[in-house]
Amino acid sequence: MIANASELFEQLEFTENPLYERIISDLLEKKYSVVDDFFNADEVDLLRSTLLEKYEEDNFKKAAIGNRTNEVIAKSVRGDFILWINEAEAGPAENVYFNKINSLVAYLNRTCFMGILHKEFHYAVYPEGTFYKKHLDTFQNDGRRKLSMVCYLNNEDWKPENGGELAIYTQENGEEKTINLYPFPGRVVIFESQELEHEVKPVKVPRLSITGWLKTR
Ligand SMILES: O=C(O)CCC(=O)C(=O)O
Ligand SMILES: [Fe+2]
Repeated sequence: MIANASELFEQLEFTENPLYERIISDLLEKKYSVVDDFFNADEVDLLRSTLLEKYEEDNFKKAAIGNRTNEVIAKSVRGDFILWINEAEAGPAENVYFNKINSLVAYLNRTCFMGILHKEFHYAVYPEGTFYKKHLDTFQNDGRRKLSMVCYLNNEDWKPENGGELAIYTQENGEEKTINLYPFPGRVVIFESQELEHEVKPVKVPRLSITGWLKTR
């Protein structure tokens, strides 16, 4: 079948994207990448107010561990509340979100043959005093999870005394290393789901985010 004109142009006109190239080289080099201002202040505002609206409507569930048939709510492991996002029912905020994610996914598939065919994302709220103990994102028995992505949605700049760091445990030259990342608004952290253990340190003020996974078939 002959592709329509816009598809054809898309295939011919490939422009290198410096940000995506940086993410790719970070992932190859250290298995994670941190992008500040992946979403700008207006986009964060829109996403945060949408999250809060849904949170106030009481749509969120206590997050569980395990997969859907093997779900346990373990408060000693994680204390966040989540709401899965259905892309087919995306509103204006989720459209902003998925437009950016889909553009990154298309680039990864095109330049690195990553074969990302599925995505799953949820909003998350960590109320005061909650955390998520050290884990690997594939303990949900889902080997298709390739990349984990977290995007932070708090409104003011996050202060160190708020806690809630994402701690990533990694190896550098054979030595254990912990990378502590504060959940600054608009920041996105991407890492290899099957490779890097990580945890969310206890939070002192509510911590808002979208977490998701890019999956192979
Ligand atoms: O919110 C974060 O920084 C990480 C969340 C996480 O590890 C998860 O939901 O699996
Ligand atoms: Fe995780």
